[in-house]
Amino acid sequence: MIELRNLSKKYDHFLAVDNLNLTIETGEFFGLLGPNGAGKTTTIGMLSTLLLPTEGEVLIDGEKLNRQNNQLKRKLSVVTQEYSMRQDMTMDEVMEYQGRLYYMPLKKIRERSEELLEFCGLIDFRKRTVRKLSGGMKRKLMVCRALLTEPEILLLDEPTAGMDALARRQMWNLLKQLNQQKLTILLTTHYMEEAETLCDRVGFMCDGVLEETDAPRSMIEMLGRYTVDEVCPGGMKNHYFHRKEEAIQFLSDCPQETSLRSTTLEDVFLEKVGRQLERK
Ligand SMILES: Nc1ncnc2c1ncn2[C@@H]1O[C@H](COP(=O)(O)OP(=O)(O)OP(=O)(O)O)[C@@H](O)[C@H]1O
Repeated sequence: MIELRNLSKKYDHFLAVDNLNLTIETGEFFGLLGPNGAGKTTTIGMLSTLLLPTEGEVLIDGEKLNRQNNQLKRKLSVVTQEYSMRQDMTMDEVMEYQGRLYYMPLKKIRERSEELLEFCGLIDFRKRTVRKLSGGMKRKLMVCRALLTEPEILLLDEPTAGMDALARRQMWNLLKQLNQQKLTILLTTHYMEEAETLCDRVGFMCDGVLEETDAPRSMIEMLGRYTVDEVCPGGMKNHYFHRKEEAIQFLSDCPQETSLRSTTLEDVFLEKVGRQLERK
């Protein structure tokens, strides 16, 4: 279990994360969503101990996380936004280098690397250098590398940023399978469909403040399962309904061009966070 208690981070006088309180249960898949600059990466940074909180604390299974507690730190692995691998190393070398950093026996490194590269569909490319990998392959390799030390918690900062639709789906499948094997996952993303598909629960973050957390389905139900998009002179207007009959009634009464569809997490996000940003 991950507990963030009154967690804040200031960069000089700028408050990037403001009194964050959040509990993520063991085995949960949690998505942290928010616009650019909301404080998501800073939060991941504090969880991975790359950044020190200005105030508050992180507890892992009830134990306080700090840079000195190596045993506790090993429960966590992070996949950062930036590709952080030597370009001239092959996949095998990247994995071996990581294992050696953690003093793993070579036999264990080889066995586990093979298993992970196979699992991620990378085994045929194991002798290829990082320089020659596609963006999607690099991200998958970073996931493999993060899993080498058998962490219980995986922190992923925008794992599918810049990926094409197919590579993204492959990554989703991979993350789903890992979560099914009881890995706790905290992910940040700008892709609402990704969060809706993968996450048990999501949290909306804006200006360093965690506004709301709930299951995507519950958030959608709260707003209304059915959306009517109305084409207005000034742009598109959305209307939300709990009952399909009400939506159809609205649709047939409306003189403008309209269409009916299911409400998505993106609608919820735009209603809650988008409105706040518009008011600024
Ligand atoms: N090292 C730093 N020094 C000063 N300000 C920083 C630093 N790192 C981040 N910030 C600021 O803190 C705020 C939060 O940044 P952060 O990277 O955590 O946001 P984010 O939600 O991950 O954004 P994005 O979705 O664009 O990655 C931003 O205003 C950013 O400019």
